[in-house]
Amino acid sequence: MNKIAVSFFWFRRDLRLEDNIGLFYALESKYPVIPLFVFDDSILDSLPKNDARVGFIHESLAGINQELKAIGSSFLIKKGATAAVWNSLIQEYNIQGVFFNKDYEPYAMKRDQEICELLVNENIVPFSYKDQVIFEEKEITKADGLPYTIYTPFKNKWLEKYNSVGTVREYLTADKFSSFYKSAFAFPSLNEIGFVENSIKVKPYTLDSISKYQEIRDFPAVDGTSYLSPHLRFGTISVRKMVNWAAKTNAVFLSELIWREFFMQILFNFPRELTHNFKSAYDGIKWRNNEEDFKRWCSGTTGYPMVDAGMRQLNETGYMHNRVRMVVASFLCKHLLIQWQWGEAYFAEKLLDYEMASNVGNWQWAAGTGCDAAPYFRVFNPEIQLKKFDEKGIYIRKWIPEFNLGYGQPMVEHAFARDRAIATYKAGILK
Ligand SMILES: Cc1cc2nc3c(=O)[nH]c(=O)nc-3n(C[C@H](O)[C@H](O)[C@H](O)COP(=O)(O)OP(=O)(O)OC[C@H]3O[C@@H](n4cnc5c(N)ncnc54)[C@H](O)[C@@H]3O)c2cc1C
Repeated sequence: MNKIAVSFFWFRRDLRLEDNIGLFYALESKYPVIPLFVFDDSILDSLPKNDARVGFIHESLAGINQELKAIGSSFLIKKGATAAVWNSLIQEYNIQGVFFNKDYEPYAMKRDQEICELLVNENIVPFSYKDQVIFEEKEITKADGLPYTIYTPFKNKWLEKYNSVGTVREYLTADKFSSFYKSAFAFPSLNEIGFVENSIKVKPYTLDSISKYQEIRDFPAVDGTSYLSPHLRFGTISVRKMVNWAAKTNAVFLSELIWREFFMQILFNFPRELTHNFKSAYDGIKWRNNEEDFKRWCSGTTGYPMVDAGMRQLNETGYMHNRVRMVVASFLCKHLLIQWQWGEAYFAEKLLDYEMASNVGNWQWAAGTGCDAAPYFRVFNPEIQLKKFDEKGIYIRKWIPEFNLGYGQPMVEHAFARDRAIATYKAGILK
């Protein structure tokens, strides 16, 4: 039997049809394009059955599928071990090319290398593209070619390079949709993938307040940020579009998008930081790692309203305001002397916008162990943070309904914890 000659576009962290580079080039290839998504067992097996991020992926794919159906095409959704899925697709189709956008996380890079080898062995050409970032891997380096480990010079070089281009090109695909393969593949329900709905949902992003971003972004009671993070994480919005918009609109907001790329190139160039202190001089710190203390932190019952409100916001919504993330992370590492990896893992489990590079980078920043980190002797005072950023207690009352009735005793006194943290860090930092 003659197999149909097709190309594949393999969606992963780029769940959109619009301004998607790999998809653009797939649609330009001369073969009909099958849009594919694989629910990868080796990722899904470790997640709870009601993981809200899987729900978001499913919902985003369903939205794209509607668009595809309107043009006589449909998503091919598979579930299983990625290599097994590709082996069976190779049997079924005459594959002329496989297009995808690069992913820079260690697991994804290893998986992609294995799949590329598998394809090449079958004489199928894989085509990969930079889509998730403006500048990737080693595109922004110091004069000696080494990666930057300090944010400000990285940002300056990033801006210099971006400004030399003007705006980055956006890859419009709409006029190429006739190149999608005509099909009516069955679209599985969430249950058929082995998951169930969660009441926690990703919010739509908003750019309404960005003109005042620098004035309001630090106040957790105000809706002053964009809520872009899960959309950038799963690619439901194009980073090129956002950066081009931010460059014309607000420099402070743009610099936050550059932080994202800074941490991505750090993880790419220094993958050891995923599990180890970036600064190995900090390896001698004697963490207390008290499990009961950790439980109180996780459940938002430390007695510090700002910490508790933040943890409850996270547990109830899968989101926490950035200012509060900084406070709870500092509290865990410094007040409680629990190593950053515990907090990082808890955030990874709960955050809708969990993104490995940003999470590890920011946790190491808070712990003081990171490449361009908060100094070890800077210990946020959660009470002062509350006075500065939630003076009227609007945020804390939202997440701690019992707050008015008189709030519990702090689990550890601030001045004591601060002195203990500084002494422990000092003793542990190898000279
Ligand atoms: C301990 C800790 C852990 C974090 N973990 C994550 C994570 O897993 N995933 C994640 O996307 N962000 C993480 N952040 C960064 C930041 O808190 C979130 O990106 C931000 O709160 C998301 O809300 P927003 O989209 O409304 O942000 P906005 O203020 O509107 O910022 C716009 C975008 O800029 C980027 N950005 C902003 N701040 C940072 C930052 N400090 N580092 C990297 N990128 C940034 C994000 O892509 C964000 O969506 C973490 C911060 C801390 C302190």
